[in-house]
Amino acid sequence: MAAARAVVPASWPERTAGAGTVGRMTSHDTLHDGTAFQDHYPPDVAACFGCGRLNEHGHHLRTTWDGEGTVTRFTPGPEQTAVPGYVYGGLIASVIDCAGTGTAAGAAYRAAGRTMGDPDDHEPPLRFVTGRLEVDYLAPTPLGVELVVRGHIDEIKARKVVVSLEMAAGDTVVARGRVIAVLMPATME
Ligand SMILES: CCCCC/C=C\C/C=C\C/C=C\C/C=C\CCCC(=O)SCCNC(=O)CCNC(=O)[C@H](O)C(C)(C)COP(=O)(O)OP(=O)(O)OC[C@H]1O[C@@H](n2cnc3c(N)ncnc32)[C@H](O)[C@@H]1OP(=O)(O)O
Repeated sequence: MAAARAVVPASWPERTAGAGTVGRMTSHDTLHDGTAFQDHYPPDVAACFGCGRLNEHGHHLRTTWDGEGTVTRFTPGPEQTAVPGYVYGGLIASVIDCAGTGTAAGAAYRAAGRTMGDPDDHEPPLRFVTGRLEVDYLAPTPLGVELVVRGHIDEIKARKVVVSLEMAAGDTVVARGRVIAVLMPATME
């Protein structure tokens, strides 16, 4: 079997939390037109059940910059039930997963000084998969309430981005998560 490989652009310097560069806005990194990171995913990775815009059965999760971090909003439907009245935990994990990988993609583009969707950008796209997903369920999550997930970039390295996330339902923090997003190996293409 061919060894996994992924393209790391030379323009992507390694940056880690504490180096003073993580999360800094530059003139390149904002999506001013109201689009989300997932709106710019190439078609070959736009079928994700959680966040792929091309998956007609999926959740169509969308993540945008919100200051130095990101925000993802989702209101579960009544079918996403765990015990009556409360949200299924697997869905909560899914939302944190896609909010994390989306944040990773946004952070990687920002660190490379690139803008998602830039028609003049002919570098290879930076595509991430989930290497690790951690979720702490802190409080029962009520159905019928918008869930707001805020993402924070903890670390950016050559092949991975670490993102911590917090999900709130109204004023209640219902879950915290951490995603280790790794550049997608060529074997998954
Ligand atoms: C036109 C504009 C376009 C803009 C947008 C472009 C792209 C869009 C971006 C993203 C879109 C991509 C997909 C979106 C769709 C879905 C998102 C949802 C996510 C998923 O639903 S996706 C499915 C589930 N996912 C898998 O199916 C992965 C299966 N798996 C593997 O394919 C490998 O297992 C892999 C690749 C994970 C690792 O491969 P590997 O081991 O060869 O990686 P490698 O050695 O390079 O590690 C590098 C650094 O990651 C650390 N690391 C690696 N694995 C770790 C782990 N598990 N825990 C903790 N740390 C880990 C190492 O420790 C090292 O860290 P360090 O550098 O610090 O040493």
